[in-house]
Amino acid sequence: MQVSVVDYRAPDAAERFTRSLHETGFGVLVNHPIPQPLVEKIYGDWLGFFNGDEKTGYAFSKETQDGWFSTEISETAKGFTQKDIKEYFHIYPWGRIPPSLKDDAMQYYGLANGLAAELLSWVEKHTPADIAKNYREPLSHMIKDSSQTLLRVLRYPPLTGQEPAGSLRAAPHGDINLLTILPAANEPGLQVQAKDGSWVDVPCDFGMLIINIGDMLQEASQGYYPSTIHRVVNPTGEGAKKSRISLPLFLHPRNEVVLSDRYTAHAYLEERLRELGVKT
Ligand SMILES: O=C(O)CCC(=O)C(=O)O
Ligand SMILES: [Fe+2]
Repeated sequence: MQVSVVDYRAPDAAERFTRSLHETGFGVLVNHPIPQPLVEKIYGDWLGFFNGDEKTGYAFSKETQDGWFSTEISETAKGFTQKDIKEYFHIYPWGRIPPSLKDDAMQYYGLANGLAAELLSWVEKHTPADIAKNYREPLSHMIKDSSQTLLRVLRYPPLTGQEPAGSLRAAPHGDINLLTILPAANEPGLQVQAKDGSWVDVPCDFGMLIINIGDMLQEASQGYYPSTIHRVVNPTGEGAKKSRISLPLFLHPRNEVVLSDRYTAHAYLEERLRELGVKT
């Protein structure tokens, strides 16, 4: 299994990129329009936020799902019993956020959301007609005026050696949403699962942008675009002393969007959040 690295500005970028998404659930872009200095500034500022005390004033709301999720209440991946070794903050345009971090985060949210919409239109255009005829509305429509798209700032703390045996920074999981856009993190560790069960490193040179299919798009495309299982492994040696910061944007449809005969987007999300243990 090979996740392709595609030049966003190449004439055949859409074709090559969507082929990688179809074959592996993942694609990696270089020469993309997300400014790396903005990403690096956000990584640095949020590392300071996670290292400080201000976060305790932003404890997440079970109802609205915005705010800070501590390592104690962090997700337990579907089918697993141990919590991930991570803390994170959920940013929505309507949600709570420390004022000093807001401008950069919202600038990034706007840029990443715009690029995600363009990439979703590539996906739509390159869906075979017999699959596309079952989309209940054009994919690009599904995200119009959505208030559900979510920017997550993740911090994986340095390892202490006291972690429960077998626990991971992020246990194997599929994302819930349509598409995820993820700038390469400041440290390695992201892996995808190949069809034979083996784990493959995702190309992650600093500056690359990683995109993957989520379960909702897998559902809407009847599996043509697969939501591939991925995980973040624990570092060893010097890497274990460092925090890892990452910044996925989860592109979500409007609540009332019908994904398939089985699910609306809202029903799907509620079911999955309960399984993750972050909603009752
Ligand atoms: O931190 C990463 O590189 C991946 C994070 C991830 O897969 C997630 O939060 O869903
Ligand atoms: Fe993920």
